[in-house]
Formats: sequence, structure tokens, C-alpha cells
Amino acid sequence: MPDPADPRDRLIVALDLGDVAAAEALVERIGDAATFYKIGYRLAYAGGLDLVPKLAARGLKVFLDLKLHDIGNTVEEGVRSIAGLGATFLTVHAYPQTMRAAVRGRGADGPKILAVTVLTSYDEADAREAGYALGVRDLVASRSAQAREAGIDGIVCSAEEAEAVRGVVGPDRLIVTPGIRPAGSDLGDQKRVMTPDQARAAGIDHIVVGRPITGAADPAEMARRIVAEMA
Ligand SMILES: O=C(O)c1cc(=O)[nH]c(=O)n1[C@@H]1O[C@H](COP(=O)(O)O)[C@@H](O)[C@H]1O
Repeated sequence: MPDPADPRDRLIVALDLGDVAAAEALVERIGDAATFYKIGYRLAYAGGLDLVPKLAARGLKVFLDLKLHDIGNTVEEGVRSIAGLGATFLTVHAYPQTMRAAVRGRGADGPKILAVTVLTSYDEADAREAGYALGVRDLVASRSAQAREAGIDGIVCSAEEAEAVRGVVGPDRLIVTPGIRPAGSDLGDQKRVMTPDQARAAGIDHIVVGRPITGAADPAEMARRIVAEMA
């Protein structure tokens, strides 16, 4: 479980790399500068699921970002299959059926389930293009309320919405925010973005940072800088 007393646990480093050996090498390089890693599509589909118990056995925390979304039975059984891997967090998309199924599949010892509300690469035009009648902020708020009703453990949103989401989900659910860029970093495809200190001030529990760390000349130094910025 994350340790609220360890400021490093606020940073989740996204291991968005194409092979397990490269990911393991990056974890070594980062050393004690980070304690929490995310394994998403790119690494998971390249054999990275095996890395979950390996990192967990070393006392590192793992966010397994599979963003599940399917019929309820498939989600529930899928979460049950994942539950024994030792991940701390697992993502699903914030659709009511999906969230209720994930909570059923999680059981007592499974990972905390995080619901991805509106991807941080979406702005208003992207949400309209995808067919949503609500604007991004309203959609995030409505999905956060549905997540609370479904018994979800935490919300993934942009730090721009963190304060509003806190008002909806209360103090006990987690708020985890990707779309984080230290000042001066390239935005890439992220559109709803904040700096680490802005996110912290907005009341987030954890930030997710990928390319600014994985692409840094010194990833450990960048991770330390980001953690210090949130102190
Ligand atoms: O669920 C996520 O982690 C996620 C949700 C979201 O809305 N936006 C988002 O960027 N992410 C993930 O967070 C990471 C962000 O990576 P960078 O943009 O490289 O910092 C990627 O692994 C994304 O898959």
C-alpha cells in the first residue's frame, strides 16, 4: 500500500517502454528516487505482466494500467485473474457496468480499482467528437459520482478537475492525475495539463509521469526534482 509519509509514493513513473529488459534497466537507473511504477498497454503487451510480481516482491508499488472495459462478466472475471499479481492499483474505464463488475472481481485482497473518467489527451472538441453531450468538466464530475456509487477506490482525471472531483468523492477516495508536465517539458499529446506543484496544491494523491522521466538524460534526477516540487 502507498505510504502517505513517504513523499516518493506521490509520484508514479509510467514505464511506457517496449520491452521488459529496458523497463528493468530503467527501474535500476532510477534506484531509490521512485517507489511506484505504472505498467500500461505498451509494456504489458510486451511481457510486462510478469514484471508486476517481480517489482512487488522488491517492495515497489505497481499501478497496472489496463483500462478495462467490456461486458460485466468479462470485466469481473478479468479482474479476478489479475487480482493475484500483486498490483496496488488497476484501471478500468468509468462506465457504470464496468466499474460495478470490477469491484465485484476485486475481492478483499485485490488491487484498488481506479476509474478513468475522461482521458487527459481530450479537450472539449475531442469529447464532442466522441459523441459526449456533456463538456469535459461535467463529464468528469458525473463519472466520478457514478464511480463513488459503484464503490470504486479512486479516480483518474486531470489535475485541472481534482478539486471538483474531491468535492464529489470526498476525502477517502484516491485522486490520481496523469497529464503532468514539469515547467518547460514537452506536452506531447496531453491536453489537460498541470505542473507537479499545481497538482499537489489541487489536492491530488498521486501523479503519473511518463515521458518527462523516461526521456530525461538523468531519469533519477528528474524523479527527485518532481517529488521535491510536490513537497
Ligand atoms: O490511466 C492513465 O494512466 C492515463 C489516463 C489519462 O487520462 N491520461 C494518461 O496519460 N494516462 C497514462 O499516463 C501516462 C502519461 O504519460 P506521459 O504523457 O508520458 O507523462 C501514460 O502511460 C498514459 O497511458
